[in-house]
Amino acid sequence: MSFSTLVNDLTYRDDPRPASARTISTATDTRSQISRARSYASTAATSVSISGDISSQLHGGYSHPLARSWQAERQLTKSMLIYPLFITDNPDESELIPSLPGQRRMGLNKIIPLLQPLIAKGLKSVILFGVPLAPSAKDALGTAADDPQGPVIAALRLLRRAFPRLFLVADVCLCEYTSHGHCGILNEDGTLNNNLSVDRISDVAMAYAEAGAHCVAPSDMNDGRIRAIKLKLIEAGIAHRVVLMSYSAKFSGCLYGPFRDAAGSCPSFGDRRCYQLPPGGRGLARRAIHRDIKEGADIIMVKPATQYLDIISDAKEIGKDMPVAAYHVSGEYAMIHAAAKAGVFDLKAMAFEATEGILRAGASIVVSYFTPEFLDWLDT
Ligand SMILES: NCc1[nH]cc(CCC(=O)O)c1CC(=O)O
Ligand SMILES: [Zn+2]
Ligand SMILES: [Zn+2]
Repeated sequence: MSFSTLVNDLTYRDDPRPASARTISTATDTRSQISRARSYASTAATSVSISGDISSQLHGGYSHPLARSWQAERQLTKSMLIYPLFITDNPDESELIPSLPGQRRMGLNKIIPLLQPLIAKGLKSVILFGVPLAPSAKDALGTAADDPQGPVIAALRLLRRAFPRLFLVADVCLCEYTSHGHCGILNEDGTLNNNLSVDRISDVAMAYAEAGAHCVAPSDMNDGRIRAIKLKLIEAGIAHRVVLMSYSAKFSGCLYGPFRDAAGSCPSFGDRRCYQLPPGGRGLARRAIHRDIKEGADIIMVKPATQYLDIISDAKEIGKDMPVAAYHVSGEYAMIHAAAKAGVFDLKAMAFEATEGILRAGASIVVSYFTPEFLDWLDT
């Protein structure tokens, strides 16, 4: 490789700015810079003595793209990705979600045509969220969550038949189905009734597992739900074929906004700060992770991802014998899209940088709205 192709490499190939923001120097510019550098080199004394300490020399180890890829403990692969799908109860619906660029709310009849090409490109797993559009579908108990005719159960049955090898995760929560939009059943004072909620959530998880989910993922945050779900799975004799993925460390904050738009699951009063974790609560997250492992979780999830890389790293340390998942959530995805659109950086470069950071922190599973793009990007 000549000096000038090396310079070209450094200048252009890894430039994370969008093409519009790059000032591409002309060949003459580059040539004159190189010749000035050469004449400087001929006069300057070398600063490295061959017999001295040479541990200062790192660049050689990652000068080639392949050698750069070897620096990472975990490389992003297609099998690490889980793609979120929003399934409505109107079978022919296919509506773009304005705050989640490129993502859709879909009815049953639209799922297969959407997934077919993605599976051909190597999609391995999806996570399903139900979005009941009919106002009559919501009540205080979230009855529609396990309606056998409801969107999630119908989609699980359909997908098991259509794509037998696709790994199906069902998010388990009540907020999409409750009239008040909270993630459980409420007491009269508006607080969560933990016992009733755990009982209801574990029934919903069972209904999804029986409808064909390979994995159930409770995102409600009620205390003790992992144990309750595990016990019901054991009792029903299906614990051996269902993965229990706990949203153990799920923090409250403003990064779920686009998701709540998409799923229509915004609380009608109050917020989720009494059941989702406070952003500063690292110790609390560690306790929740320890607890969920003891209660029978098979996979620990951290959510959101980029703002909580220390928690991902804690989860990997605490659960060193189990897979750690991270949810790169709707707000993180929307921020990257907005910044790329404003010319701050290139979308693809940022999507990789964020995801590689999540893997470096300790995750080996990433729930990502970028999944369809990664299926293309990982091929090139
Ligand atoms: N319990 C519902 C749920 N399940 C997954 C997400 C967030 C996903 C995202 O923002 O992409 C939420 C939102 C919330 O808790 O308000
Ligand atoms: Zn949920
Ligand atoms: Zn919820």
